[in-house]
Amino acid sequence: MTARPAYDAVLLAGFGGPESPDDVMPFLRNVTRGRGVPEERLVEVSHHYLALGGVSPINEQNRALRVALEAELRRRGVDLPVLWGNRNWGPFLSDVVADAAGRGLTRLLGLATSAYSSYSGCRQYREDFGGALLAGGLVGTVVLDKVRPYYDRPGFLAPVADATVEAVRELLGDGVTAGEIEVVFTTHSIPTVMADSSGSAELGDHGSGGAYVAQHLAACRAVMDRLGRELGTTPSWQLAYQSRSGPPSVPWLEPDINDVITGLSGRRAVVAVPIGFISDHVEVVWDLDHEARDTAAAAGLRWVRVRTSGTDPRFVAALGDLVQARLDPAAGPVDAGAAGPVRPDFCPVGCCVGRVRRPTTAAQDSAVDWTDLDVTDDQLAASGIRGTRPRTATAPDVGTDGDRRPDPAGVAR
Ligand SMILES: CC1=C(CCC(=O)O)c2cc3nc(cc4[nH]c(cc5[nH]c(cc1n2)c(C)c5CCC(=O)O)c(CCC(=O)O)c4C)C(CCC(=O)O)=C3C
Ligand SMILES: [Fe+2]
Repeated sequence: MTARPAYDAVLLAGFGGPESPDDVMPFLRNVTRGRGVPEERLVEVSHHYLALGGVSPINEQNRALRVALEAELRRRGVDLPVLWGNRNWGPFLSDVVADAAGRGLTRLLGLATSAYSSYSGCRQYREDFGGALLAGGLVGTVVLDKVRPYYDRPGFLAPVADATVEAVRELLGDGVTAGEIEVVFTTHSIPTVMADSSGSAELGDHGSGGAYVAQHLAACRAVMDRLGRELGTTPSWQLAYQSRSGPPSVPWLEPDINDVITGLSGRRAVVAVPIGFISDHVEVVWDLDHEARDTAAAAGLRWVRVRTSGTDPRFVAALGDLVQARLDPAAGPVDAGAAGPVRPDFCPVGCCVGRVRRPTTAAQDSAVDWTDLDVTDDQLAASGIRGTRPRTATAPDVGTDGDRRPDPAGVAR
């Protein structure tokens, strides 16, 4: 007899993007609601979307990932549907979760299309999960957990590493020497305050750059190690940032990739590696393939932009591994992989907390965030929302693998 699996469905949680020119401004307002982004920035970014026809490729990419992951799970004998919903554009997470609940799919394993820890890349997805439960009146009915940040998975890094090796090999073949190549890894800039508080104080993440920068550097090193092994030579490399937003008075992570390109000397080629993203969406095709490429051309540099993991079978398999590990806790957590420490399945207390505490799911302290809401202890317990009502902190439950499990006795006390 097989036990009932812990989840009824996987919920692929995307960023969302416009599907037509008329969607562009409403989409941008959704993304930036309450985030203090100046109107001029929205107008500027709307031009990027409109130049690409007003359609972001991100939805098509996530549809493809959904299909690939569902097929991968089925190949492994895991017959879970993979649902897809977005944070900022339809299909909205709240509608997808309500619809799933209506079909009896009440235990959902969320999987964000973001590999790293930060408010924008992890907690905001959990907040939107919480918001979906609240909007649908589903607190107490629906469980909505989340797969941990997966930046360390060899299956995420291998497609990027291979494409980087290929790019460098081609340049070497064209007579460019390793010393004339700069490998520039790039990711989304975020406010330095957001970076410094990314991850968890308990896990020792906080401080300069936080888990966000540390995880990116670990991922870059894994790629560069592979490059060194494959080619026997390592060009110099650095981590740069792109797509800065917000008012100029607020410090964001630097250096910007365009400044890096302009400041290079003694180089003939730039290999840009968008390590911070999982698909070739607008931030990649506009900010890199247009803006940074033009900067490189103006600086007289050859420019190669490496592809993201997308639906590479190794990446899809890595996501399948993460889902399977959650279905079968006896199998234990997936090993630490190529880079950095394993993140816990349930985010630690205060993980990546933003300016405002909003209800979340999938964390040790998720229920704390629900305290002021009209939700009973019984409803919280039935939700399986991990965490406790405020109470004196007890010693964290740390397993030997460093993976903190929720304390079942502490739920909704
Ligand atoms: C860390 C991070 C990721 C990676 C993690 C993840 O993937 O989630 C990411 C991804 C993405 N960001 C995207 C688009 C946008 N991001 C914006 C604004 C912002 N991003 C931020 C951070 C991140 N963003 C931040 C701190 C802001 C400022 C406002 C705020 O504090 O929240 C804005 C508003 C305009 C502007 O200000 O640029 C847009 C349009 C798209 C969709 C692309 C497409 O449509 O194909 C994707 C995948
Ligand atoms: Fe963004």
